[in-house]
Amino acid sequence: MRRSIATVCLSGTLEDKLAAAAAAGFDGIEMFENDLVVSPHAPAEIRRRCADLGLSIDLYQPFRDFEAVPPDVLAANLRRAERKFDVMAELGADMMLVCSSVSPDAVDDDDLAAEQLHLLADRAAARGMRIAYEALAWGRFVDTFDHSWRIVRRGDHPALGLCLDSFHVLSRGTDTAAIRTIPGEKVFFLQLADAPRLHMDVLQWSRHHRLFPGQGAFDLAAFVGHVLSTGYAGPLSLEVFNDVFRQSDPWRAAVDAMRSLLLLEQDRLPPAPALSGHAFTELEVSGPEVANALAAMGFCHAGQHRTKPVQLWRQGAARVLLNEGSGQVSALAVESADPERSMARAAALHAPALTDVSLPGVAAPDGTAVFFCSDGWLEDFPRTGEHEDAGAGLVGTDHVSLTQPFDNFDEAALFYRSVLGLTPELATEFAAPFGLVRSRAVSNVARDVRISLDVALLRRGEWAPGVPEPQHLAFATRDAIASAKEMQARGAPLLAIPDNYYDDLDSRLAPPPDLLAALREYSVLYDRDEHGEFLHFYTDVLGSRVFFEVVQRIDGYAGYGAANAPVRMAAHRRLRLSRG
Ligand SMILES: O=C(O)c1ccc(O)c(O)c1
Ligand SMILES: [Mg+2]
Repeated sequence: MRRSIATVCLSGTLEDKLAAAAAAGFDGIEMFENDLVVSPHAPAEIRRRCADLGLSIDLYQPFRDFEAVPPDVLAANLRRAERKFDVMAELGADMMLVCSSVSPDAVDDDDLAAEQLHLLADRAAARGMRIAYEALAWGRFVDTFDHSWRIVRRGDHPALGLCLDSFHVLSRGTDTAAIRTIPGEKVFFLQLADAPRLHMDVLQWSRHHRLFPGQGAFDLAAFVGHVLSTGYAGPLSLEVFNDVFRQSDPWRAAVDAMRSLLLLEQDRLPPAPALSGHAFTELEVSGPEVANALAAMGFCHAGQHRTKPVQLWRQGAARVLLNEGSGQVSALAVESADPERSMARAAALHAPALTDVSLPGVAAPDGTAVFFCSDGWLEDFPRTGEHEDAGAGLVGTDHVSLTQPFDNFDEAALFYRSVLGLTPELATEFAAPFGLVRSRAVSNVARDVRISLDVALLRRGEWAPGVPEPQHLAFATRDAIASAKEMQARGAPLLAIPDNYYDDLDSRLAPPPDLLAALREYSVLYDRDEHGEFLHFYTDVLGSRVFFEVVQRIDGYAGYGAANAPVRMAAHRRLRLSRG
């Protein structure tokens, strides 16, 4: 299907928006009136510019407060419409979006609305144009798609049809299956937006919090399925009002937008090959602090890269590469059943391929390299001969947790999910010492690849944000208390948890007294969900932003211990202060 994007989705001047939309591969745009009004270019020039870029102008919008008004207002509205038809003729746009009225002049009279829209459609038809009527979720009298459909049916004009906007429909929670009964030739236009589930005024929700499909909580696939079942053959067009996107680099936002449509039409994407675990995670470190910590956690420096100054540390199936650098997670690598096909899918999703690297990989929006490995990669790391002892019980990597810059969170979540073929888990929010944090994880079906993304709910403040965008690597153990005990004995820099936490834990979850005593003694945290239990502990922050976690999942505990994250953050902060 053709893919379009409303100019309101993107930041910048109209020239910026058009160039960015074209560069990302869109076929058309919805011309948002304000973007035209502020432009120094005549509509005919814009038409040529769009043609040069290979963009059609699929919709002119929005035309507001037209229908169900007294005769004098109607006359003025028709005059206004004719002026807009003039502009559309110059632009080469043949469809006008009319939003359901919010005007105090309007009256609650469907017959009158239908009659006046019929009149408008007649004027449009005389100029070879059409009217797409859209129910705004906050329309004064018409605020549901079925109500707009009743009026369009009653208006009964071949140049009058519906604009269906997923936000207005899905935000109301109406039964969307009824869309299937609308004849396809009456669905003139389809606008797509996702959004998080928020309980707030619907206009504010729509104007500030829309997201690209796949970034929010709406079931866009089902919605689009209903609309396509009518026979609708127009474009899939994104209309996303979002405070962050409105000030983001439009070229980057347009790629994010395109990726959302590609994922929505995923039947046409190369399928994601099965993943089977984290192959390794690479850290850039300066100095011996991280290596010393890994040794004390029971890891062994087992291999050394043939040509590069990269060390392989391992314990069980937990593998960490250490490289020289600035103290961050530089790469995560997953085992793919077919790395070449993983790369083909990534390319189809506009993920930038990495060059100058020995493994197939792409760059994620946060700059992390993502590699697709098959069995052979370990051959690049001849054994050092260092003795691998019994270790401290770590068996593998549970998850990689990457705090995202505020402006990239939704983009990053969509990237990791779509490129790796992972499924998003429920988002959680918690109150942390330096502000509210939102956390969202993506994982594969087998749950042996998990990536957890965190973000501050507001742009991070300037003051003492404990750690700059912290990142951590969580290893799996089958016995967290035993692992903690062993690591403590080996002198690992484990994070001490205050007594207050254990007193509160006792009151909330009442773990058996001997378990509580052991948790307290070894600074192990505890959580429980409807599936099972979770025991986990942390190291100190090593360098500027990276630390390790050890987790034990019992009986399919599905979360990440978010309730305990604020305790960890405060403890990290305390340590940093004490070190000065
Ligand atoms: O927020 C608005 O006013 C607005 C305008 C046009 C649309 O298509 C829409 O969905 C919302
Ligand atoms: Mg809309």
